[in-house]
Amino acid sequence: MRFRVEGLDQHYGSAQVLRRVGFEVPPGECVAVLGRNGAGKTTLLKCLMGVLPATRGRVLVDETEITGWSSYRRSAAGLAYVPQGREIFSELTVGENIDAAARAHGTFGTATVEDTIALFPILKQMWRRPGGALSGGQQQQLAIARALVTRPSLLILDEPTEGIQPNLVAAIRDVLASFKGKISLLLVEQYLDFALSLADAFVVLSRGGVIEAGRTESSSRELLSRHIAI
Ligand SMILES: Nc1ncnc2c1ncn2[C@@H]1O[C@H](COP(=O)(O)OP(=O)(O)OP(=O)(O)O)[C@@H](O)[C@H]1O
Repeated sequence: MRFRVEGLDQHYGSAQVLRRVGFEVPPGECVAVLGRNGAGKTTLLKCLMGVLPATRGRVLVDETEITGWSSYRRSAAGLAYVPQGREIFSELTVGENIDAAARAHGTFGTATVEDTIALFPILKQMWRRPGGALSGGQQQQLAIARALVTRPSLLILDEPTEGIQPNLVAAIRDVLASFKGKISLLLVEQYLDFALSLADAFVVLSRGGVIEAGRTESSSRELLSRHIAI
């Protein structure tokens, strides 16, 4: 899937939060969206997923414009979203969280679900526990697994390392790295080393606008860290 954003604006009331944001995620690549707190990163992802309407601009999947589509329709078209804070169903068990996503996308009982669970052994162990009983890092793994069982073409993640212990950060990184070249990844991340270890390209947002963009291999870590310093 080639994912493209063109001239996206978003307002909260009279406050403009996104300004002419544009970038592309080529098939199988990982693009990191970097920026300070309040730069507009979460708002951007919500617009891309159809959780918030954009006030101007276009979102395209291959050559199909999806700007006005509902979240449900975007999800059916291959977009999956791991929101900040995970938003798992805390009253449902781990298994029920996974099964609900798989049933909604026609993958229930398929190898996709088996293969996904195999990536996160802890989820198998915790299968009958309520989602709310998991640690933050385990919930993050559940949220990623729940997105992956939908068999997405583009996985959108909002700060997957936030508040997570280092060994689980490494485990999550390895899982995401194993999907490179297979599905596209759009990653909002404040943890620069994590982002750079996965991203082929980056976009830096400041006050809702793109102030820097490029290929990761031809950019300096120092320049990027200056942009995302809090
Ligand atoms: N529901 C809302 N109503 C009004 N303003 C909002 C709302 N949500 C966010 N904002 C404002 O929009 C701007 C962008 O917020 P956003 O959460 O998208 O930034 P962010 O880059 O994701 O920051 P963080 O890293 O802190 O999550 C901020 O100034 C924020 O205060």
